[in-house]
Amino acid sequence: MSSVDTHDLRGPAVPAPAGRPVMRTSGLGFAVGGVRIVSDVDLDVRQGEFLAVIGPNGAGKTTLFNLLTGLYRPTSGSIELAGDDVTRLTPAQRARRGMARSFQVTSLFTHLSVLENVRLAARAHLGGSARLLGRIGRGDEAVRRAEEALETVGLADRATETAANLSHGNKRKLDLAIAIAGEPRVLLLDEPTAGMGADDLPPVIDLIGRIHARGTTIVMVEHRMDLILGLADRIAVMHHGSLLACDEPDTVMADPTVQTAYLGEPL
Ligand SMILES: Nc1ncnc2c1ncn2[C@@H]1O[C@H](COP(=O)(O)OP(=O)(O)OP(=O)(O)O)[C@@H](O)[C@H]1O
Repeated sequence: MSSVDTHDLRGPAVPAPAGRPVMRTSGLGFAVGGVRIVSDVDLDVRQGEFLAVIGPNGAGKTTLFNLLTGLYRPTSGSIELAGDDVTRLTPAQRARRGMARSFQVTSLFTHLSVLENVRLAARAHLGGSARLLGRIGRGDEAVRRAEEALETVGLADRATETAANLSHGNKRKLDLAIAIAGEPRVLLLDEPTAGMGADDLPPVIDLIGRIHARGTTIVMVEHRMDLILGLADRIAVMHHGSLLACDEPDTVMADPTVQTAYLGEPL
């Protein structure tokens, strides 16, 4: 635990973005038993950007992520998605409004084919019922989206395989394809490389970069600064539950308050 006092470190308010915010938090906070885990976070996510949320161990990154996706109910403040207040909405309701989160391999229909898994997600977002499988038609928009998503994640050649047969790594890719097939307003990723060996990191980082390059707005929580340099348009730094800085990577890296917050941690 760092002995640095958060209030000494907090810089000026995060400047309003020039682009249209796709997601915005105002005074967002979360407390448990009177202990504040996340305090007063004002964050704008711009259309099409890659925003990385970093911070040392215990900074509140995962808690912030859970607040954004709806797993936790904030004890103060609000969250907007495309201008609508979603603070009280469940994760499923937020998902329907275009907030996707990924690396939840458990949500796969393992008995269905890879393509069917993605097609159902695309169809659900297009307004069809995910329960009515129907026939796969060539002109079907859901199929088009599914195939494009599988192409993006590198699973196009596995489309007809049963999802259960995929390796764990490929199930993660399938899960990402499901997330992007719905063409989300924003894709939230919580430490997507956690638990991976060094050899597995470059392809995953490359894949996330490709998803961003196709126009998807991404918010990625990550402990390691080195993994997000080269990907992130802006970096938000959490420390002791507060937002310490939010700016372009060069500015954040040069910020002495950020350097101090990471004292003893690799930047
Ligand atoms: N439900 C909870 N009840 C009590 N304390 C909590 C709860 N959730 C998180 N905390 C504490 O709040 C702090 C922030 O936790 P959080 O997991 O959000 O940090 P983090 O930045 O994601 O850390 P890491 O990089 O280690 O995963 C930690 O000290 C954690 O122990």
